[in-house]
Amino acid sequence: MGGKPLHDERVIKDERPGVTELTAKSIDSSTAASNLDGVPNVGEGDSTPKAKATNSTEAVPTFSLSASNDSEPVAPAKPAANISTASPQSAAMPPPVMPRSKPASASLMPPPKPKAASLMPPPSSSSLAAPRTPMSSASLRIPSTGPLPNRGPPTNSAQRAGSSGKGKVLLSPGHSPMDWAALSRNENLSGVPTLQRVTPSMLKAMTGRKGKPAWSSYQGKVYNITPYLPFHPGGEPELMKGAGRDGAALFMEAHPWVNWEGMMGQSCLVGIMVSESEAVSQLDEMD
Ligand code: HEM
Repeated sequence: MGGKPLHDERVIKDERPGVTELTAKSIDSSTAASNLDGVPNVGEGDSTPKAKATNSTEAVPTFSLSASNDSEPVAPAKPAANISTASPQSAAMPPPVMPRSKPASASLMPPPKPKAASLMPPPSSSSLAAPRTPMSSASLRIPSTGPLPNRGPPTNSAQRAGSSGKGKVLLSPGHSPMDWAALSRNENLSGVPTLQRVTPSMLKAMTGRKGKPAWSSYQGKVYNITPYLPFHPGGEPELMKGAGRDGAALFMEAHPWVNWEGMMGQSCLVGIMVSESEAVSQLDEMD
């Protein structure tokens, strides 16, 4: 029984530096059948094993431990699998790895380092540190991707609007797009009780000045843009450029992706554009 623990200790020590050489040494140093048992299994059996066949049978469990370490099939599967996986990956990794080109390469780097460190039992923690070192290089990308400083200047929409005259502005509290959506959902903001037939002369008079509302036409429909002025992300002056006229060109130039009809919808719809002659004929019909 005492021989078994000795074998186990030797095997453990041997595994770390090199499994095969250490096992061979343990076999030589061991005095009894246990060595003989290991020998026939590893290599070839001699005549001596016959006399100690009984011992060999007892030694089988001890041998199974050493064999398990070598074969890696049962208990040691986890550490062995880690080592085995690391080695093939690392071998495959080096050629494809482009350190500067892609961050993925950095992530691939960690596995190869664990190989060298794999010999050290503590290296499991060191292996974690190894991947982190390449991470530091990858971290350089984070600042680049973190365009917060770059985006910071743009977010100062007020500054842009002041400098270029175009850009988003800081909307006053209660005038966010969500607030506008809530306000325009159900209320009639057109300023007229019913849909109107609007002539070009009528539209031209609705400039938003002198107490008159600001109307703007878009694709044959006329909208009261006055209620939307404090909600306009581009600022009131920009929106006012479309007052008293067809705002389609200005609108499409500023933001063709915005859905005018969806935002102004039914709430701000004043009516439809008609020619002066049509308006006159209608008046005649009314008479
Ligand atoms: C009629 C003349 C108009 C002009 C000249 C104008 C101009 C502008 C400008 C310069 C911006 C800032 C764009 C940016 O920061 O990239 C803007 C944003 C915006 N405008 Fe207008 N606008 C007009 C009419 C309208 C109308 C009628 C609506 C609503 C139906 C509208 C809805 C918006 C929205 C939603 C944004 C934010 C766009 C975004 O965040 O991408 N605008 N506008």
